[in-house]
Amino acid sequence: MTGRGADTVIRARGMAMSYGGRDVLRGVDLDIRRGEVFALLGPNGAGKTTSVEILEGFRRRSRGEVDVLGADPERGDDAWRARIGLVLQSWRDHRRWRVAELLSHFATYYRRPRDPAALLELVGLAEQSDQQVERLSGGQRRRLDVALGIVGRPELLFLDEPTTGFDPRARREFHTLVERLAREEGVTVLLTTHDLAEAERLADRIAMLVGGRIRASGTPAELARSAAARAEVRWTGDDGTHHRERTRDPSRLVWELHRAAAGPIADLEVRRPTLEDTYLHMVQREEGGAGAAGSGADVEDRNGTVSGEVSAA
Ligand SMILES: Nc1ncnc2c1ncn2[C@@H]1O[C@H](COP(=O)(O)OP(=O)(O)OP(=O)(O)O)[C@@H](O)[C@H]1O
Repeated sequence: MTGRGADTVIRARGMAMSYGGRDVLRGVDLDIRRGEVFALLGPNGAGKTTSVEILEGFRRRSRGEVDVLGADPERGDDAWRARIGLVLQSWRDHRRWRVAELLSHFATYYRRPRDPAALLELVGLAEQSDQQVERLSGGQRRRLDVALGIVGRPELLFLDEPTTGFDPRARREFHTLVERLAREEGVTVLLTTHDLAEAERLADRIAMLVGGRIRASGTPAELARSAAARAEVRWTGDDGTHHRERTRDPSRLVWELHRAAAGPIADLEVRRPTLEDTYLHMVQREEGGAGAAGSGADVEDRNGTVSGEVSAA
């Protein structure tokens, strides 16, 4: 494949997938660099898992060129597979195993595995090491899935909705773990998630998969700042009414408010567009219907400004 840089770990061009004549992926292009955490976002049924499975070599694509760690995943051999970490729901087949036993067993498959005890510590399962897998809670099982995915020290880790079912503390610990893997060990991570805060926190870059194509990509800040969404300025008038206005130029609006006001402006607040604003805007536009993004969609109106009284937020 031409143009592939040495530090490109995943490259896809025109990756397409049809199930029974129904196009799910319509030509996806991806470039994921070594050591970055890359999040793939998209609504239910967008094709995120399909994309991940193609890149993992579990699913045969319909069309397009794909290169993962220098090989076509459809032809990846055992040596190639050993460089990749998958977070599968492996515990399903190993219910009666004890946690440490299972991890030690999986470690024997690899040439340079992590120490199982240290790994249990790392994923917060040290206390459960003698527990049978079937007795773990949902969140603990997911941690075990992650431990099994990284026991072989993969260069590239696929995490398909890894924190589903995690409580807030487990989620935070998991985020710390992913950050450590990426920053300290240089692991490349491809993550799918519906949690935009998770994507924003973890990802160096994000791609939004909607309607079978990547519709936007960039750093979380770039996407949040993209032309799709506008800042919102809120304030309370002298007569006590609440106002909000959306604008591309919040500092000008605030300046104008100050100029017009006799004194301080009550409850003045400037809210920059968030990643969620951009995401919902994109999904709503792509799916082409009002309401597609839900009533909370905070997206730009036709004229770019929304003004009016609102109830106090
Ligand atoms: N083996 C299959 N056979 C037929 N259709 C499939 C198959 N696997 C997935 N699909 C369909 O392809 C589309 C994309 O599914 P996929 O699981 O890749 O989406 P997703 O973005 O991961 O969704 P979610 O966010 O709900 O997990 C869906 O409409 C799904 O029903």
